[in-house]
Amino acid sequence: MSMIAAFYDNKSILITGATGFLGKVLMEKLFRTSPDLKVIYILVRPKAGQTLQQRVFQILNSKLFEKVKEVCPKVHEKIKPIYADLNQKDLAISKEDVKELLSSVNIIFHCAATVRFDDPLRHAVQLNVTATQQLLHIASQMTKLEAFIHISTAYSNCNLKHIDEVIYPCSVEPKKIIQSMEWLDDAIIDEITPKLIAGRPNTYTYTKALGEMVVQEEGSNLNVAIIRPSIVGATWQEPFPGWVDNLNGPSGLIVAAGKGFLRSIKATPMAVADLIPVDTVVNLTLAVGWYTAVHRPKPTLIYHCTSGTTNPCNWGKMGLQVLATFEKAPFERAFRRPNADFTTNYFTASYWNAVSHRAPAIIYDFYLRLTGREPRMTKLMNRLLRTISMLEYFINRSWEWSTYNTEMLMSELSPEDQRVFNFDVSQLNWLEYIENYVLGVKKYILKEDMAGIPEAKQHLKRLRNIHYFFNTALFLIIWCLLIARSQMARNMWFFIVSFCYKFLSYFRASRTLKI
Ligand SMILES: CCCCCCCCCCCCCCCCCCCCCC(=O)SCCNC(=O)CCNC(=O)[C@H](O)C(C)(C)COP(=O)(O)OP(=O)(O)OC[C@H]1O[C@@H](n2cnc3c(N)ncnc32)[C@H](O)[C@@H]1OP(=O)(O)O
Ligand SMILES: NC(=O)C1=CN([C@@H]2O[C@H](COP(=O)(O)OP(=O)(O)OC[C@H]3O[C@@H](n4cnc5c(N)ncnc54)[C@H](OP(=O)(O)O)[C@@H]3O)[C@@H](O)[C@H]2O)C=CC1
Repeated sequence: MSMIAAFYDNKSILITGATGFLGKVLMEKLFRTSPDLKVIYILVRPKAGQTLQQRVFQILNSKLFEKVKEVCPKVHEKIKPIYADLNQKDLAISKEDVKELLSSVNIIFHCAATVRFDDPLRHAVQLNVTATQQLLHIASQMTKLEAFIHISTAYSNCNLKHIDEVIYPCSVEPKKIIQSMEWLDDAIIDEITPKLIAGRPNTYTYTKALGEMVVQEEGSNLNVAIIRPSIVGATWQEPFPGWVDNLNGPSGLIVAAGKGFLRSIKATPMAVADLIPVDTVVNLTLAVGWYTAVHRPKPTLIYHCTSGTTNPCNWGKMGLQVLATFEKAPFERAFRRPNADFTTNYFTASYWNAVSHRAPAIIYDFYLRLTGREPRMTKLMNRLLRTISMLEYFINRSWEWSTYNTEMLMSELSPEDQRVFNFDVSQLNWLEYIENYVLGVKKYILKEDMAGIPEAKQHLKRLRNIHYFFNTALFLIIWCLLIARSQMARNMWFFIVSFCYKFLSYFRASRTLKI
């Protein structure tokens, strides 16, 4: 019997960010392994014209939850959506709902965040710092609370090369940052942002670091723990391999590469690709919830959930395996044939951007205009290149994260818990994982049917022929222009033609002799 699974039986659990990538997998695993849990409260906001109930219904009816429905048929009754908006004061939770949460919640998993790299500091502080502070304030009044688990990121201190499982203080205290956001205007905030984030590439990593400080300071009277995952990717094993449903991290780039939009990237092939499967993060999170509630470790423990120390993979290897999977199962209606050129040189990268990305987009838009359609490729390409420029920081560096606490926790688990809540990535086979990841992107993000693979392969063949035809035509045009203008080019051309002629004559003569 799993001790961790039994621990969550009969518990009331509060999850923020349950509609996100990590939150959904966390809920799924909880329901599947502890179907006798009492209730899961989730803080949700209405979105894209959907009410809270509709959002929950959509999640529960997705493929991710198929197994849950078998194990826990009453799952609909055990999930309670609570209206909340982390952008608003006191999270906009109604008084009645707060009252219910205060009297019943046993465990909190705080996953909600803005993960955008381009968020203005004010918004990122509101979501990742102020909302965390307000949630801690509510948590501190909960009478039955046993543990508060905060999800941060391994990159909260990406300004350092070696990162230990400790909190590194930021130069300005979070409280002061929160206060200053109340009276500073946007223009001034934009001006001071680069100075505040000092050494970090974006407001996301900075505000996640501030969020950790808030958890440490304001959660001192609670049982808190912080989990720092690296780049969270598709599921490795559970509930099935390759599940992914958003475009963050590598997923968006896999789409862009598979569809032939992205063919080269400024990335260091030998840099560690510190991916971590989402189900591994969830297993660690649930184990940490149990350990924090039962053992109440002091001081606050931080757990790194990374792969680079135990089982490193690099971007070069990942790129090759992604391409190999495209060969087996290409994405449908690709714009160009997939390719993955990794370059570390700024000038080579700019050259390939112009030749492989911008030029084809301009030509395609020209074709769209000629055929009376609205041009869109240049706009899409600009957006993609902007996205790439924001990810470049992470694919040209390697970090080392110590994992003492994570290893300690593993040693505390029973053999059964080590199996059910496995977070040992040394067992992960990267080639298999990446292949399943790419197939998952095809199936669950692009919603492409595997039956369409032969047609997709045919399409790629057509693209290859167009590519050869286009290159030959381009070469001939340039060459003819050169011949018209340069004596040297003309001489070279005559030399090559006469050389080919002589070679063919020799070849023909030797064949005649043989006969
Ligand atoms: C040569 C090729 C090689 C190929 C081989 C390929 C594999 C090998 C290489 C792999 C290298 C992996 C590197 C990962 C590094 C991650 C490091 C993370 C470290 C920290 C980890 C964390 O701790 S934290 C979580 C990470 N946090 C994010 O990862 C958010 C980032 N991201 C944004 O911060 C915003 O994304 C940003 C960018 C502002 C744009 O913002 P933006 O406004 O321009 O665009 P949006 O994202 O809003 O998307 C607007 C609309 O475009 C749609 N769309 C978006 N991408 C699309 C796409 N690729 N194809 C089709 N459609 C797409 C989308 O569905 C929207 O559609 P709609 O408008 O209809 O809703
Ligand atoms: N994905 C990754 O690679 C990594 C993620 N992390 C961390 O893991 C956690 C979860 O990330 P992930 O699941 O990938 O992110 P997602 O963007 O998929 O999910 C974010 C969640 O936060 C919710 N949220 C955002 N804004 C608000 C708001 N104003 N009010 C209420 N809810 C809100 C979203 O709700 P809604 O659906 O309504 O938008 C969603 O449920 C985050 O803390 C992130 O920092 C850490 C390392 C890597």
